[in-house]
Amino acid sequence: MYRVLASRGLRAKSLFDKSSTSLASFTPSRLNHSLPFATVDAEEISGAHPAEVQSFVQGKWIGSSNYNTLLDPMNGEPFIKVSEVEESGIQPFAESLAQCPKHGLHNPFKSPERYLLYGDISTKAAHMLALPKVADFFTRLIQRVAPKSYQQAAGEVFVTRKFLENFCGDQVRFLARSFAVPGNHLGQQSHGYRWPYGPVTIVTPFNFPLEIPLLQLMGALYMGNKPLLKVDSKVSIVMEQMMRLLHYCGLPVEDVDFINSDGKTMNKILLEANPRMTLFTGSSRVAEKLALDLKGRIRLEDAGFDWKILGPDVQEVDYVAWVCDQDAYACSGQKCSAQSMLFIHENWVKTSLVSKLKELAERRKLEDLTIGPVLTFTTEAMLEHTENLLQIPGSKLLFGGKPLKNHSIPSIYGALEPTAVYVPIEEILKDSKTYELVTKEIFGPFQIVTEYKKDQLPLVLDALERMHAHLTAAVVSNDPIFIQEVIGNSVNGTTYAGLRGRTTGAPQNHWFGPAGDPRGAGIGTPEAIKLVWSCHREIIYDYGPVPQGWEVPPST
Ligand SMILES: NC(=O)c1ccc[n+]([C@@H]2O[C@H](COP(=O)([O-])OP(=O)(O)OC[C@H]3O[C@@H](n4cnc5c(N)ncnc54)[C@H](O)[C@@H]3O)[C@@H](O)[C@H]2O)c1
Repeated sequence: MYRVLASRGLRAKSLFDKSSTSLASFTPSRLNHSLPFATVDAEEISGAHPAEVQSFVQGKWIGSSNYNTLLDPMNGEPFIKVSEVEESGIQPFAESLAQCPKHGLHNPFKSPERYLLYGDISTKAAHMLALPKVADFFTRLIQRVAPKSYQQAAGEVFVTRKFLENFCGDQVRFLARSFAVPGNHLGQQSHGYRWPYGPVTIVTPFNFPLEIPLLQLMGALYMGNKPLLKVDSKVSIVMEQMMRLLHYCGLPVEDVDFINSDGKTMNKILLEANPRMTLFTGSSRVAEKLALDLKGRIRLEDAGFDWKILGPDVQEVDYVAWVCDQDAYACSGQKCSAQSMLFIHENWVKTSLVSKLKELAERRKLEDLTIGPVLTFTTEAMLEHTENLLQIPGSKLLFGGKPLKNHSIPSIYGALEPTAVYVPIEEILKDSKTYELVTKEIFGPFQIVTEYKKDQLPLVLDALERMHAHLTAAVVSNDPIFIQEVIGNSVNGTTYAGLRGRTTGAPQNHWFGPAGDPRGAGIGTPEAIKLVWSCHREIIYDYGPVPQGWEVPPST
C-alpha cells in the first residue's frame, strides 16, 4: 500500500517535473471546468449536494461512519458532512506519529535534500495560489464556512501565497542556518543548530481556515518535523482541499496526517501519542488545559483582547475612524486581533470620530458579508453581555446592540449589528468583577469604548497592565513621547505605533503572536518558524590534536 501511495505522490509531482511549462499551461481557461486537485466545487455545496470531508493518515484518505453534519451559516441547510474520527479510531494517527523519530524527518545532519524539496513544494503551491481560478476557489470556500467579505477571504489566500513565495528556492534551508564559535584550543569549535522536535501536532480554530493552519503546517515541515494537523471541523474542508493541492505539488504523502475530530478526541490523541511539541491556536480555556495535559510541551496563540489608544494629537479623523471600523467589525469581529477596546483621548472626543465610526459600522450589510454570522457566540449571549455592561454606572450604548434583521442564519450562530458600548474609565477600574466583565473577549462584532483626560494616562496604563491576553495593540499617535510612554509600559506582542496604527493585520511580513508568556508562539516570519518549530542544539567539535608532551594532571 505504501508503495502504491508513494508512487501516486510521485506521479502528482511529475506533473510539474516534466517542465515548467506544465504550470504555465495550467491557465485559468483550462481551469474553467475543474481544478486538478479539488474534490468539491465551492459554489455547488448545498443541502441538495452536501460535501464530504475526510481525514488523511499513513498516506491515505479515510472516511468514518461518524458524521458531524454542518449547517450552512447563511441559511441553516445541512451542507457539509465531516467524517470525524472517534476515540476508538485514533490508533492509526498515534502509530503514524510514532514512526517519526525525535530527531525528525530531516535535520542538518540527515536528509538535507528535504530542505530543498520543501523549497520546491512551496514554489509550486505559491504558483497554484497565484492562478486566479485557484485563488477564487479557496476564497469562496473560506466564505462558505467562515462567512466574511470576499476581500477579507481573498486577503487570507493572498497572505498564504506570499508566505509560500517567501520560502521558495533556498529559503527553507536558510531557516536552518547554524553558527560557529571558535573554541579554547586547536580543534575545538562550538556550532549551534536548529533542530526539529520530530512528531508534532497542530490544533487550529475556525476563524482563519487557510492561513493559520497552512502557515503553521509548512513551518513545522520546513524545520523537519512530522505534523498531525487538526483544524476546527466547522471549516476543515478548506485545509482538506489544501492538503490535496499540496500533494499535487509534491508533498510526500507520509509527511503529514490530517484529522477531523471533536476537541475531546483530539485531547485523547495528544495524551496518547505524546507529540514532542504542540502548537495550539484558539481559546485561552483550551490553551490552559492543554498546557497542563502536555506538561508544558506546547506553544500558544490564544485569546486576544486587543486595545487601541488614540493619543493626544488629532489628525486625519476620517482615516482613523475607518481603521477603527475595520479593526472592530471586519470579519464580524472574529479576528483574534480585532479591536476589543478603544481608549479615546479627550482631544478626539471633541471631534466627529464616534459619529463617523457609527456611520461606517451602519453601512455594513449581510448581502456582501461585511457583517455576518458569528460562529461561537449566539445572538442571545451577545445581547446579554451588552445588557450586563449597560448596568455599569455611566455606561451607554453608542450604536448597534440589536439582532440582525431579515436573515436565515441558524440560531446556533449569532447575528448582531456592529455594536459599541461606552464604559467610563473609572468604572472599568473600580473593582475586579467589573474589570473582568468589561474585558471579556466577545468573539463577534463588539467593542468597548472609553475616554481619558490628559492626566488620566496612568489609568489607561493600569487597565492594560491588568489584562490577561497580550496579542495585538495600536497606539494611534505621531507624538514620539506619547508612543514611548505607552510602549514602554505595555507588552503586547504585535503592536502598531503611529497615526496609521491598527490592531488587525497578520501579514506574512511581520511577526504575529502574543508576548509576555514564555509559552507564546508566533506565526508568519522566519523568526516565528524557528522559534516555534525548532529547538537549539549545540555540537562542540573537539578533534584535537592533544598538545605534544601532555601529561595527566592532578585531579580537580
Ligand atoms: N492568538 C492567535 O493567533 C489566535 C488566532 C485565531 C483565534 N484565536 C482565538 O481563538 C478563539 C476562537 O476560536 P474557538 O472558540 O474556536 O477556539 P477553541 O479553543 O474552542 O477551539 C480551537 C481548536 O481547538 C480544538 N479543541 C477544543 N477543545 C480541545 C481539547 N480539549 N483538546 C484539543 N483540541 C481541542 C477545537 O476543535 C478547535 O480545532 C478566540 O479566543 C480567539 O482569540 C487566537
